[in-house]
Amino acid sequence: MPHLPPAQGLGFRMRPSGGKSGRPAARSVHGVSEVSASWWWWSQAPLQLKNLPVNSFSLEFLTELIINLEKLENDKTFRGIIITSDCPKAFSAGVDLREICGKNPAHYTEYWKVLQDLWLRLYLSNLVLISAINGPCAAGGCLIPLTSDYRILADNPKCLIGLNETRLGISAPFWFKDPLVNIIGHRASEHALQLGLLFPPAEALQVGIVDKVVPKDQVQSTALSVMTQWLAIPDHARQLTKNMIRKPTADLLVKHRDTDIQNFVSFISRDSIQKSLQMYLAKLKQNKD
Ligand SMILES: CCCCC/C=C\CCCC/C=C/C(=O)SCCNC(=O)CCNC(=O)[C@H](O)C(C)(C)COP(=O)(O)OP(=O)(O)OC[C@H]1O[C@@H](n2cnc3c(N)ncnc32)[C@H](O)[C@@H]1OP(=O)(O)O
Repeated sequence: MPHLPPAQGLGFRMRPSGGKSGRPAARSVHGVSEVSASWWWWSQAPLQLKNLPVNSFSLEFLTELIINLEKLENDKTFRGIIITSDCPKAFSAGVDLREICGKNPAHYTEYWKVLQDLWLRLYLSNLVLISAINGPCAAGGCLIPLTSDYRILADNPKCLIGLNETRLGISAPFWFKDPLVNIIGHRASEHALQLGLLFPPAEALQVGIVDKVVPKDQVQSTALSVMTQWLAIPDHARQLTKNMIRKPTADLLVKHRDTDIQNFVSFISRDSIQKSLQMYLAKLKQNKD
């Protein structure tokens, strides 16, 4: 299992759960439940995102994330991943605005392709993916939660979640919209997407964009307990079912990838869009002071 110490700013922590050796302490009681507890415990890997300050998707961060997911996917020890943030300010702030502001079309093309790659890898992952959302996640920051199998949100008013692209003067791509529709339904998505709604925890639960809301200090333990339920299902049956349900949505992106890249590049290269993104970025910096 790769054990990657996080760098100062950028990195991922991935480790099998357990004690110092990674192995849970042996206990002699509880019979069958002891066996099954060790079995699922070993089968899941926590993946902690750390791209300070807000886990925005820089090209470098996306690339590292894809490499690490591929390693986990190929390591047959693991059957599930709990994805959480190791940045106190956010689960993820989504697309790194510096990647889509003031660069050239070749850069935008490369960036969008890598973002699509990440989406495809997550959406069609054979692993059980649980998002343990311990901070705000807006727009592209919802990419990981919306491609996960289960979402747990910390009950904190700062933990807003949603596709707020329209508020930035941009439109969410169809492959962000489709999983949202699959999760919360057509009418609720129309409403949420057009108004660029960011849901606080209680509303997020009500609309169904998350499956559970728990106090922040219980997000991880709840994720572990949910993972136990999911790992109780035989992999082959669950994977076939997941693929059957998700493939039609994923195929849309596979089929329209190039057109989607062209649309993105021409849209993002417009002067008016560049101006509004720059203003948004400047506003984010101002708000800090
Ligand atoms: C017709 C065809 C259509 C095709 C498609 C066309 C277009 C596609 C659109 C692409 C989809 C875009 C998706 C996106 O993800 S856009 C980004 C959306 N993200 C956000 O709106 C979140 C913005 N950030 C925040 O709201 C807050 O930063 C926070 C995450 C809630 C944290 O707040 P706080 O604790 O107060 O921290 P600061 O605001 O002070 O932020 C710390 C520093 O981080 C910088 N920052 C924040 N977000 C981003 C970002 N997304 N990219 C780059 N940098 C970011 C922020 O400026 C601060 O920087 P500083 O320390 O240098 O001032």
